[in-house]
Amino acid sequence: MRASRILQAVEAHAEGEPGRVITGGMPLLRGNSVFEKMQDMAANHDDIRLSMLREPRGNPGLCGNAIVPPCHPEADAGFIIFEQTEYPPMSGSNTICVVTVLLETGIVPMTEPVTELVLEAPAGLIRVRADCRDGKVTRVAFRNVPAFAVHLDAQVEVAGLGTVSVDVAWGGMFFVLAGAERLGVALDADNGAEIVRVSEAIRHAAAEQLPVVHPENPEITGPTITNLWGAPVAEGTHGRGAITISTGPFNPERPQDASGILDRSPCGTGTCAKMAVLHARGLLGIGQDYVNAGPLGTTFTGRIVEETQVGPYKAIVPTLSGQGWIYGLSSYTLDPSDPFPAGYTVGDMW
Ligand SMILES: O=C(O)[C@H]1NCC[C@@H]1O
Repeated sequence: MRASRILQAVEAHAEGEPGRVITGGMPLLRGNSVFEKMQDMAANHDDIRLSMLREPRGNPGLCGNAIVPPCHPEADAGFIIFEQTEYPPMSGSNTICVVTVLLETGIVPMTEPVTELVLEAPAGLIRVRADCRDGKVTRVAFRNVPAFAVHLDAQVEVAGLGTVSVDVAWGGMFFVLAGAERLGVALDADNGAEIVRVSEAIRHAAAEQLPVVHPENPEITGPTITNLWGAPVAEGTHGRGAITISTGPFNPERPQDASGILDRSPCGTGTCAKMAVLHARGLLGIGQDYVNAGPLGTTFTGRIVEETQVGPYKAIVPTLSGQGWIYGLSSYTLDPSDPFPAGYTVGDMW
């Protein structure tokens, strides 16, 4: 065997959403913050993201994370999140996978019954409280970056759908949100293909007609991801959502070919964006739990702990909690003669 690269990874999922965590073998990344290290990875080592997420080492449903040394003096670890078409500044399911891996593999020491740690995500510092029992992380709760709504009930013209009323909000990523019932789209997991087609058309239209920029970091733009939400169906929940993650470019000439994948979890950043919209409409207050269900029926619990301001926007500080599970340990090699060092995609499943 020959290997010009060997990456060690711990395979984990958070409430169903897979988040591969690279724990060893990353090149040294340059930067004075994890955001800058993320930019260095995007500019100079994007082949690592592509090779981890695409075939033959990955699949369309996979997200990834690279553990990196933090730059902020308060942080215990840094992590760069990478997904099929972007490097999200923050991610709920990935944070839960990273915390589970850091503590269950001993990279950060675990203290039972509660371990507190600080992570540096590209979006900023994330304070984490992990419940731990018998060496297992049984719940991860974190204080997210402030979430805010930028547009409420904005109208976009969407190819094939006509005028659609949407909200645009930041919850660590910029989401375009739309009510599934008004669109006549069933939010069931087995309707995933239709959810993806409709969501990708809405995302494309919103990115063109309602472009947004984070007031504190002009390099963060959107919307890049879609949240089709619906009324709760399970007891003890307050809402449900189907989040579509793009897996390729959208061609408005051929909307039927849109490629994307449903977040298998209720999406942490999508839940926080939804909470920001509800709060802006006066429908969710400080201290109230918001239990959001995803396509598998699993839940994340959000709660608004504070109100704040981000640039011109009224914002909330949300906490989010859920659980992660490790399901494998892997080493990924790259033979220098491999014709596909960045992996590949084929149109039958991408
Ligand atoms: O939970 C989240 O926030 C994420 N899950 C995959 C897509 C988002 O990054």
